[in-house]
Amino acid sequence: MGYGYIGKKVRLQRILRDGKAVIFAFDHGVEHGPADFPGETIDPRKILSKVVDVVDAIMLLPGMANLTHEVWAGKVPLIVKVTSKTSLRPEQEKLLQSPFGFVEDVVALGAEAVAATVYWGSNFEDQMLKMWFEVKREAERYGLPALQLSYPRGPAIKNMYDVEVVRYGVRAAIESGADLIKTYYTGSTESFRRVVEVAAGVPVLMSGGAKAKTLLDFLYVVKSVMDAGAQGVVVGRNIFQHENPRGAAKAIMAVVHEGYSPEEALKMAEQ
Ligand SMILES: O=P(O)(O)OC[C@H]1O[C@](O)(COP(=O)(O)O)[C@@H](O)[C@@H]1O
Repeated sequence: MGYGYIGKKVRLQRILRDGKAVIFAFDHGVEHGPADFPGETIDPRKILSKVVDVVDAIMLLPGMANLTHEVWAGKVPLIVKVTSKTSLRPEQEKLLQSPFGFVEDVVALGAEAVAATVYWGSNFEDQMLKMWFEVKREAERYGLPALQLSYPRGPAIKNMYDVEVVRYGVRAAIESGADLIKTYYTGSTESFRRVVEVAAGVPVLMSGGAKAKTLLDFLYVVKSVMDAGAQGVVVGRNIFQHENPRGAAKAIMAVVHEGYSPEEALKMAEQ
């Protein structure tokens, strides 16, 4: 066995310090485009500088990691996503992600983990799996944990948030060697408990999703998945689209790490 196993453990420990993590996802510039960044949030350095000393890790695409390294380097663990796609694609090609960087770039950037998406159930599942295992093979060589965005989506999937569908995606994720899994909220603590259960101990993190009506609403969802045994959340829009991104990040950290109630945590955001 190579030394990679040790590297993975060391790096996972830097992300999940107390076994939990709030990861700030900021790869929307490609998946959704500039429309996701109202007002001053269009400035990536400004947004990142508000959260790098609050969250446990940030997830960026390689080019953005390079562009903003003065803001995050040495302050917060970095996760680099090496797959992506734009929403400019023709409808029938939207359930395919393409390579968006290489694992050696991830290592060169000093990252603690690599991330890649798999749309389980997509017409392009085959290509996405080939891409996943390319990434996984390199990640193992370099001792990098691999975060899988396990997103079940496809013509046979009526409701991608359905607990049976999300469970399937998480089970497939652990069978494909994911060291960390990010997946959708299934709407309740008891249903999400069944998602965590199927991960057989691989850390499950909930994907934030579109901005909730209020931060309090979102904090209830965070509390719900933590009560279900999740190891944390990966959040983008519910932090950077909030009028006080720093406060929103602090509130989410308080629920995930300190077990604050949503109401108590909300006060952190108002400070
Ligand atoms: O696939 P979707 O729902 O358009 O969202 C993709 C985005 O959601 C994420 O997975 C998580 O970010 P959000 O918390 O904003 O949903 C991002 O990494 C990604 O850019």
